[in-house]
Amino acid sequence: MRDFEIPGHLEVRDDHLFICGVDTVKLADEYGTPLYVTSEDRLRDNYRRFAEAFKGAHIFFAAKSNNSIVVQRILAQEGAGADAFSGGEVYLARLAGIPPQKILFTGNSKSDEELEFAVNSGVMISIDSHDELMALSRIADGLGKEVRVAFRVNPDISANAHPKLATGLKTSKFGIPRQEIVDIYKKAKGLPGVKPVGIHCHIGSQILEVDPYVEAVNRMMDLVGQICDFINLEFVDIGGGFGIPYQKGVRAPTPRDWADAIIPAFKDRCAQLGISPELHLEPGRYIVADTTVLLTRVNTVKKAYANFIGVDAGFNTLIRPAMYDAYHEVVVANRAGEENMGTYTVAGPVCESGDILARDRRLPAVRKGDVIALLDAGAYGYCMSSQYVGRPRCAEVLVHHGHAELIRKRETYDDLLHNQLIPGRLL
Ligand SMILES: Cc1ncc(COP(=O)(O)O)c(C=O)c1O
Ligand SMILES: N[C@@H](CCCC[NH3+])C(=O)O
Repeated sequence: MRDFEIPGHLEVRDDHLFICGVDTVKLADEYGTPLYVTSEDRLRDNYRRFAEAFKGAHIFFAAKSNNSIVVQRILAQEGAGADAFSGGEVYLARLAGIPPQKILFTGNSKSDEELEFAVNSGVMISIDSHDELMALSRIADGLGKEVRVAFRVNPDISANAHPKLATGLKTSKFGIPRQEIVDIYKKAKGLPGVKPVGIHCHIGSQILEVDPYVEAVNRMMDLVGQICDFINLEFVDIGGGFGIPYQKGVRAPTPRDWADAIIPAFKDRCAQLGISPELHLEPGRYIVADTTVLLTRVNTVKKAYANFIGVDAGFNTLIRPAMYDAYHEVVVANRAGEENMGTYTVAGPVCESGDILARDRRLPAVRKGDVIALLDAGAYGYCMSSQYVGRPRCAEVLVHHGHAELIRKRETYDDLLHNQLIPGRLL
């Protein structure tokens, strides 16, 4: 029996887990496993809930959290912009139909080729270093263009995030030290090819408190106060990082909670300065995480040091547990209404001891052939997957109003050879 609440788009019917009215056990049979299953309805709801709470602000979906062109297309229809972290993400966001003026190319180490591609694509760029400023000015000027830019500030803020997810600490690789920010805007003002129009920061991911954002707003507005004497800043971008409750008992602020803290702080400081820049936000995880379940089939159940359930998804499919000790709720999709009978550890098929998806979970009696669902797998799931140990990447399905559609084909063994070349002398 489940001992936790599952979000509204998930429900248990006749002992099976359903997503958006579709039986996940049938999906596993029909499309095979591992399988990412995303609810379009939940995706749209999440975006609308966030946008409604932050009415008037501009939402740039953090594309790194989910690289499905379909997900981005749906968000483009909802009016989202994109935070794109690479030339490839700029390319996909454009293909998804997001207008260039609503794309911010962020990133701490952009190649000249990526900068040129971004300039030609007409997107905005968040500059992460003095070197990048000089390169971009040269490239854009050489192309006869002027790019709208922001600078990424390292605000020196702790957001109590997992050490691998903290991005606003002064020791972080991201951003320009805040003490150097005013000077770099002065320098940019005199350079060809770049037009400073915004200021940007991002303090971390899976943040579960509102206070670090208020601190970030204040730090940013301290800088804006100095910059607005000589530059008219059109936007202040405070990044993403809005956490979700992956685990029972964890409390996460709602979009309304975040907005109630962030918007007044922002508006007060703007009013004091007599300016009215736009507020930009870059949520990734909040928009996509709970839209998706990862279905994986049980290959073997083994009683050893623990009761190991060997499944067909591992950290090659969902890396978050191995990389961040992340918690994902586990449901036995074909026994979702049965009593818990034992304590199990869910292990993947990768040749690494760290390939554990979930430890010591109370579950119904699990048998070979059962389907396990890992919840909240829509953020940093498929997009961080790999072919490690010769396992082709899995498929993705979208469900909408009770219907399922394949949105990414399962790779085959041939895909393991994709782009590999064998020198003739070895044939
Ligand atoms: C610049 C930037 N913006 C937004 C995000 C989105 O973060 P999250 O998915 O935690 O909302 C990230 C990732 O941490 C990021 O690096
Ligand atoms: N990949 C991380 C989030 C990183 C956010 C990008 N800076 C996760 O799975 O939680």
